[in-house]
Amino acid sequence: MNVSIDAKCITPNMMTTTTAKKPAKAITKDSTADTKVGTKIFLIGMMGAGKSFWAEKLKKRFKVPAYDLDSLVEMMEEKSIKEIFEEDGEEYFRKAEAKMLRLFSEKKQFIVSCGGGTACYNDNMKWMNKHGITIWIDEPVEVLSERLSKEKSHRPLIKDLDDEALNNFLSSKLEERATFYDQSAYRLSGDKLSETAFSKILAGHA
Ligand SMILES: Nc1ncnc2c1ncn2[C@@H]1O[C@H](COP(=O)(O)OP(=O)(O)OP(=O)(O)O)[C@@H](O)[C@H]1O
Ligand SMILES: O=C(O)C1=C[C@@H](O)[C@@H](O)[C@H](O)C1
Ligand SMILES: [Mg+2]
Repeated sequence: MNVSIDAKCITPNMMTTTTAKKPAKAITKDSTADTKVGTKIFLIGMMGAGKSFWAEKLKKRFKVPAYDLDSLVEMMEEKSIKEIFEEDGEEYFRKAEAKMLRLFSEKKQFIVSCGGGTACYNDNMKWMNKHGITIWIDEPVEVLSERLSKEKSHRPLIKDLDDEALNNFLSSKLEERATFYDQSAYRLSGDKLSETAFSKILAGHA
């Protein structure tokens, strides 16, 4: 199946960390829910950080189309992420993900919730920084573990892990990936991770 992000079949409704030392970049302007947003946002960070969760929230608040990269890949491949990993392998998934990401060069306004690994493969971080604003949603491993222990089955990298193994996996993955996430334009964590903080960033780029 050929998927275009402009195709009618993919609507904005199809929506489907940390520790690092980088401070959130300066947020200067104030904003309201009525802020006119003319911008291109990529939400990055570990699985379970809340990229899809926040994209859905921000879509409603700012009336900006939101897209979930994992869901778009699933539609393009007509398989679940789990099936793609099992049948085609992770490398195939990473290529499909990078290809789908690049379709956003044609779009004027969007919020994309990336997959957890998107930032770390195929020069995607460089590409996203060139074509939009990257925001790292940075939740601590304890929060990720707690959330993901209930939602493992459709996440192939963690589906067979018990709670202790999940915790260890997340800690080492985060350490490995932080260098990519750290290339983001903004990082939101702790009490900076709020709708107000997102608003300020979006307003600053309106
Ligand atoms: N700030 C939050 N408050 C409450 N629940 C949250 C919050 N952020 C995320 N969640 C919940 O945690 C779970 C994981 O969040 P979500 O699916 O958005 O993560 P993700 O970053 O998109 O992960 P993935 O990389 O696997 O796609 C979901 O059930 C979501 O509703
Ligand atoms: O962290 C990861 O590598 C992944 C996160 C998910 O969003 C999916 O993209 C997939 O399960 C891989
Ligand atoms: Mg997601």
